[in-house]
Amino acid sequence: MRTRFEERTRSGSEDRGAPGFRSLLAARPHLALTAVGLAVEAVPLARVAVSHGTPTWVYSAAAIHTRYRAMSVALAETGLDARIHYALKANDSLAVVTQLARQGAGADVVSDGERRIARQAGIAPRDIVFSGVGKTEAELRAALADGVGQINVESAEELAMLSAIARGMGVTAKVALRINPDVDAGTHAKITTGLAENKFGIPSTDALALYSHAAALPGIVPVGLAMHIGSQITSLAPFRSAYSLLAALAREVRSAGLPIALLDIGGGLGIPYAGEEVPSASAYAAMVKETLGALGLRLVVEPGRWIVGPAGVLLARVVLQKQGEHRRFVILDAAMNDLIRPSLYDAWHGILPVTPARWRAPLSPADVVGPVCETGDTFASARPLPDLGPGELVAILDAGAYGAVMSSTYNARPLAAAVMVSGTADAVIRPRQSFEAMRAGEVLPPWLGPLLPPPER
Ligand SMILES: Cc1ncc(COP(=O)(O)O)c(C=O)c1O
Ligand SMILES: N[C@@H](CCCC[NH3+])C(=O)O
Repeated sequence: MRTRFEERTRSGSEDRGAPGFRSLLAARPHLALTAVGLAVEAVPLARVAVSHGTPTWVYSAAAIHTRYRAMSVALAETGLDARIHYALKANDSLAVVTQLARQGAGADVVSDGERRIARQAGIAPRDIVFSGVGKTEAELRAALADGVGQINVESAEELAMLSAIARGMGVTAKVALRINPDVDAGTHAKITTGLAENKFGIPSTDALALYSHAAALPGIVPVGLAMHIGSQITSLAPFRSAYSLLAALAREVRSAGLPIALLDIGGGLGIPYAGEEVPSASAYAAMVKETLGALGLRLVVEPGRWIVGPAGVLLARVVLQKQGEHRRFVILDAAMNDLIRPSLYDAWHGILPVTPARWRAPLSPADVVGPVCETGDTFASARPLPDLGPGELVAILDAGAYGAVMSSTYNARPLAAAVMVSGTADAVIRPRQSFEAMRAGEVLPPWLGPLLPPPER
């Protein structure tokens, strides 16, 4: 059975219901079609391609700024004491995280690497939440040594491990217990996290006993409860069920005379990749207030995709257009190793031609693919597109979240460059990886001896 996420985002054999170029553009205020083609803010993508090559991630600083602000204003207007802890997993670029830190964001991190990036970006340890179902002892030690403000514990086993580490270090860990509410988030099966069968969190029926156990453990101070039910959630209903349960559990904790200061309500709010109706930040905030406001607790909110997803495009060049026996293939220089979402989740991403003339040309179905040796290396199937010959540029939309962070060097393809745009300015925030950097650290085992000089041609 297909989930609602798949029904809405799957490209299918004939991509008829796809929004047109103009409606995709209209919904993305940081993009514009100018006389010299598609632009991110006031920087033409053709110029980015000439200066920095392709494939390249291009992020709009204004879009990130506006979206962060929209979410924080929506929360503030409800009168809730809520703080955004940006989920670095969505996009851990130093430039992106630093911009958000300067806007006042805290961080949600899931590894020691992400914690270090948050720290480099100027986020104070007290403003960092450390989540994750399998934090290692070394990661927990490093977080405690740094003074991380909240550690979300996901099992009784992890609680015992953390208590032993903290006690040994002579410090106290501030802990939120992550509850698995067993709620169907209505999203893709691979990114739902709040079902009882998923690996995340502890069952709600164990919450009170474990909370009270935590309060008695050395080295642990329980400060609250946490939930995160999944990602790309496009309806408020699953959040409402989960947060209602969270409110009931918080009341139980209070009634038992245990201290509770905060609720971490996770991230997960979806974005309209294909013109779907999604709740606004204000509607989300109003629902949070309705379900949790009466408790008067501090709230931690962990959005990732909502803040940065729409703010980025993957700029790619057409290598060639190939007429197959049954289908037209537009083969790009970007591939599944760059943006894996379509291959992994059948995710639908808008694809816009960069050249203005192509916006007026007749459309016919094309499969947009990369050069990687896998049939799954497909960005779109039967997508209505104009003729796109060698050298044409296209922008793959909404690639700001779970794009560059999920890239690999599969097929020995170096990581793409990343550029940030602000108004008329553009700056490289990650240079294209060189062959040498991609292979750095590769050595032979001693029994193969030294690398021989390459044979004569
Ligand atoms: C614990 C936690 N918080 C926050 C997020 C961010 O999710 P999203 O990007 O959907 O807002 C995730 C990823 O789904 C997560 O696992
Ligand atoms: N990687 C997923 C989101 C996972 C969220 C992680 N908790 C995506 O691209 O949609």
